[in-house]
Amino acid sequence: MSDDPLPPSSPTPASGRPTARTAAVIPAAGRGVRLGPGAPKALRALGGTPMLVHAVRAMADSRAVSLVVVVAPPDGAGEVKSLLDANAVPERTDVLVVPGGETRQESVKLGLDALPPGYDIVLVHDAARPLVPVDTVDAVVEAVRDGAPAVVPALPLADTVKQVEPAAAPGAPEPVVATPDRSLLRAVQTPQGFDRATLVRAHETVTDDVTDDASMVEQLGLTVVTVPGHEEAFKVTRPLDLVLAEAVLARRRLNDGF
Ligand SMILES: Nc1ccn([C@@H]2O[C@H](COP(=O)(O)OP(=O)(O)OP(=O)(O)O)[C@@H](O)[C@H]2O)c(=O)n1
Ligand SMILES: C[C@](O)(CO)[C@H](O)COP(=O)(O)O
Repeated sequence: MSDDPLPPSSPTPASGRPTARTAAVIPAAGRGVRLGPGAPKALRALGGTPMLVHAVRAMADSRAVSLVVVVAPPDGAGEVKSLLDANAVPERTDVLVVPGGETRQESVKLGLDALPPGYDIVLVHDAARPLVPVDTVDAVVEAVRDGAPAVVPALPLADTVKQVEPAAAPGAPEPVVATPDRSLLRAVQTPQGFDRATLVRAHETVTDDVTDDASMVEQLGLTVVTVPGHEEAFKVTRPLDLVLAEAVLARRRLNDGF
């Protein structure tokens, strides 16, 4: 929990200014092909606890978030419900589970469709980013509360990036065509935060394949803004990421004294 947490989503804040209620949608329906064979990625253990449970707790740790909608593997919603019943999340947070779709985009849309009325801010957070710190979550919510229609946590790039001509055959050399100015590029993470009406409109309007929700809002012609991301919000994608995630968790547990 942050030292100076955001006030809970509530219609009666001390300031008198209505505070929009915030829900988080967690797409968790992916298979995790790049992680290698095994259970769906969100259900794989990290420090003995499924990655999805870490991700749900990461959202629920923010006092701003009062509902979490988990988008489960299409045939695994029952299993995910039981899993979440058996693993504590703070009582002030409600949890809903719905089945997901074939793509991340479809899964997010199914999560959005299941959102009850009364939540005006929506976070979309990958189950595959189980270790995002609460301060990052709070910074995203705060920027949306301050009026941004779409907010992404972002980090500068450590590597030089090349644009290439795609290889003629797998493994063949790829001609480099450009070296973009790295200082203008950012790697973006989740949770991405949205004014709900904007995110719903984006999902109803944009039909291109995209890799994140903010790019759908960009396609509506609206401005997406960044807040500082966090190294520990990295996405568990390949086997080495799991090794790093275990190390980060072990360090946290050592620091917390258990
Ligand atoms: N049909 C899908 C595909 C992905 N996701 C979710 O989107 C997030 C980001 O996706 P990624 O890390 O690419 O996960 P996978 O699609 O599972 O990975 P891979 O491409 O290696 O199979 C994950 O939390 C994943 O569960 C989803 O809800 N529904
Ligand atoms: C949403 C995301 O995590 C932002 O970095 C990313 O775009 C997901 O991409 P993936 O292709 O599903 O790994």
